[in-house]
Amino acid sequence: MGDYATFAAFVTHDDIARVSSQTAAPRSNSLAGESAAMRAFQETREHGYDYVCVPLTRPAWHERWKRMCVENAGDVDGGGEGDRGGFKEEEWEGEGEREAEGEKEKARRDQHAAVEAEAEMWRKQPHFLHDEVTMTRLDEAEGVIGVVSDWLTLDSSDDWVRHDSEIALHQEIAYASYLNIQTVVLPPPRNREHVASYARAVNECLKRVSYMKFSVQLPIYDPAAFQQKETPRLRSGSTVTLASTLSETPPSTPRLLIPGNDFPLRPKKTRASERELNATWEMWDVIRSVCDYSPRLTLTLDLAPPLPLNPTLLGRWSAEPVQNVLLPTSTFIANAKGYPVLPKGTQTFLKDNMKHRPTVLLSGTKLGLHGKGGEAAYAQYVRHLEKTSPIAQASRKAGSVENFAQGYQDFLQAPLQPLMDNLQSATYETFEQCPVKYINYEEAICRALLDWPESDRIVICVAGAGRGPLVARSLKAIERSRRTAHIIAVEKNPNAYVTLQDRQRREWGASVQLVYGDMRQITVPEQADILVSELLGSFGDNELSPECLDGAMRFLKPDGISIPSSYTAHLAPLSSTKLYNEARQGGELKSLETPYVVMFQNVNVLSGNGGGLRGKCGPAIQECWTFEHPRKDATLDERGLPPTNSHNIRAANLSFYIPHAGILHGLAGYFEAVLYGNIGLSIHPQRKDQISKDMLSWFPLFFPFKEPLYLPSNSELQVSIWRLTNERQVWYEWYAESFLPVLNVAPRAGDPVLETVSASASTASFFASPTTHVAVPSPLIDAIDPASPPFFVREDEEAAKYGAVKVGQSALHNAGGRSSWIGL
Ligand SMILES: C[S@@+](CC[C@H](N)C(=O)[O-])C[C@H]1O[C@@H](n2cnc3c(N)ncnc32)[C@H](O)[C@@H]1O
Repeated sequence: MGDYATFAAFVTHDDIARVSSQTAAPRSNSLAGESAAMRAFQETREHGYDYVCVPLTRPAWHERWKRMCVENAGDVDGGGEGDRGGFKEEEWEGEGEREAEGEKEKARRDQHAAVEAEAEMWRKQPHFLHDEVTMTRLDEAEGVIGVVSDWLTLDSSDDWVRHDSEIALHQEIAYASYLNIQTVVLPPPRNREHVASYARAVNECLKRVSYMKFSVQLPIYDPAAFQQKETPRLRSGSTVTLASTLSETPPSTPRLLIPGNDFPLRPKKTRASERELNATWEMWDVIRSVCDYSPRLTLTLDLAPPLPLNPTLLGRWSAEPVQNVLLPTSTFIANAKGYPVLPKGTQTFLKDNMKHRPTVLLSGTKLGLHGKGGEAAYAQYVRHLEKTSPIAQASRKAGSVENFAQGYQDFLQAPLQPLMDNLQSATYETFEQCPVKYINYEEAICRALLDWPESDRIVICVAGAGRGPLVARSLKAIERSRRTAHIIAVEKNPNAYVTLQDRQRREWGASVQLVYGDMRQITVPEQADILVSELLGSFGDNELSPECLDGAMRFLKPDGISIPSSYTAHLAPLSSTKLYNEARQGGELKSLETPYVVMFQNVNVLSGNGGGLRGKCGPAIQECWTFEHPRKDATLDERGLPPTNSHNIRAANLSFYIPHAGILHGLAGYFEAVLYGNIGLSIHPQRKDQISKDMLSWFPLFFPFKEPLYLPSNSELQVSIWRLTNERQVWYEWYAESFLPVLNVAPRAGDPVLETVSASASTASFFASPTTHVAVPSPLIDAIDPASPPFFVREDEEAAKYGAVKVGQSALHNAGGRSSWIGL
């Protein structure tokens, strides 16, 4: 359990200078002894910080770079068009003056050439001078998070600035690597148009330094950042290194603090549009995609902008690799007593993101912006948020899933195959730790017994008894219901069967009869009134409960009760960088076409409730299919078994509404089972707490996608999933397509016929009818949108204004069960 957050504080050049001036001895240059930087870092660590965050370079480097790469850039003639074609009439001057001008011009040209030569030398062999870097020694850099110069503009619209920024970036990274720095924070991308160039440069860094982690600083949203055309850093006299800005003004994203910069410390608006909120995330998506989802590429989320309270909009960051959160003290507000606290939206977001185990980067703690609490108050307050975060509270609670499953979060496990394999005793023991499942089973059996007509001999058959917990619960239910009943326990695992024999001798006696063998083949001494089984997987049917119970139904009287009586598989589209990276780790197709059992943590369900713009989508989490027992439509052979497994194939075609842009990395699979009456089991995220709160037995299933699929805001996702079978195996195949609703354009008179009968036009003209809202079946409409039933009532005229264009699709996954299947 322990702490979720680690802490780092920014140390500025001013901090180092202050420490240096306090000590007379100029030891900072010596290789032995403590330097001023080390003492400044040590002083910070003594306030309880795990790391210090330090700018790699000093203002002198920025000055040199500007002189070489910006101020000397441009036309060597130093002027506009007019200078090039000789002198104009009105510029005629005397001979002497002309000569003096010529001298000046020559000197200027020589100076330009000299600086250009210096710049070319630097481009050829980039290197720092001593006073241009913050740290010079290996021991200074221990426990340091390096901050790359904020003024580097890797996505500048100016080709040369971009080019020279990239050289300077590699120079800084090479130097950080020389000092063995493990993590560097990169300046935020600022220009959507050229973000691919930024991404390419970062990818190059990842290739060049194979151990280092690169963390892209990014505001959650920043409307103003996208209005900025070119960087104000080019103005002379602006000093924009992180350290200098931190020492002068309340620190925030360094970009927001550039003196003379046009954009404000905080955006004025407190509400941002969907487009604005998407913008920074979209840039991140470009960067990590170009960098091929490198696990060494992470995010430093800048929480300076005021955050909206809408959690669904911010949920997307849950699916991203947030390594650091940046909290400038200027983000804090004072509470009634004058202590620093965070605004509500930021509090909620930070608490939710404790699950990432972030490093909280605090800047400006020494500035004394808040009346009370001093320097330590900020970290203390964040610790308080950590303790009251949902993840910390849940993991402290004994018996909660989070407490039980420490260390299993986002860990991909192959689902069990209890039919093909014989489970180990330790695996049964883990199952048996979940009280909720067994309590609900006991309750269901008890109610079924009470509902069963009085008889002096009721037979309960436990099919797949394992080590016997459901036998024990059946005995308790018999006792509670005061019925007379006898139990038959069937098990095919020869090893677990020994445990059953042991328990029968020691605990159960003659009230329990044991039968060894596969329920699909054996016979039992007598038919049962109640058949109890637990052969369920995370997706309901994925451990072949339907196939096993087909065999066991022979043991059940025609009017007998099956517990469970049904189970339903559910699906939702999921985004998770972590899970995607885990699934493709092996580098084989197989691993990206296998469903996994996972306790989800850093994930985001992309779908929303509501029908979407066209009113055609279902809820956020949707039902795929259901299996019922006993089967109502059974065709059986002379042995009482189904002749084929065809009746157990299933298919679902689901339409999800995607309110906010996101990346689809896979599908989340859940199940819900009806045991008896209204007693059930559920891992459906929105229903589990009402049905089987704190049940530990099942984590959800994750169906990965081979390639991430971008889903725009307000789009629709159609997911197709199949349960398929042959004589030996059962497997799933899955596939997805995405559509973007577009406003229909009403056909104009005289438009060519082919255009006017397009699906959208015909839909529009039909729904525009003022007299009826019932659609006539149209092969065209149905062909375009297979999710629509041929007849439906459209209540929302708004929705009818939309058609849809296809924007993407996935591959068909696990075709023919080539990568994953469950053996019969
Ligand atoms: C998920 S475990 C449940 C065990 C136990 N009932 C419990 O709830 O802890 C399923 C059990 O069913 C057994 N099983 C699976 N398929 C079977 C089959 N076709 N015939 C007999 N037993 C089977 C497995 O060996 C395993 O012991």
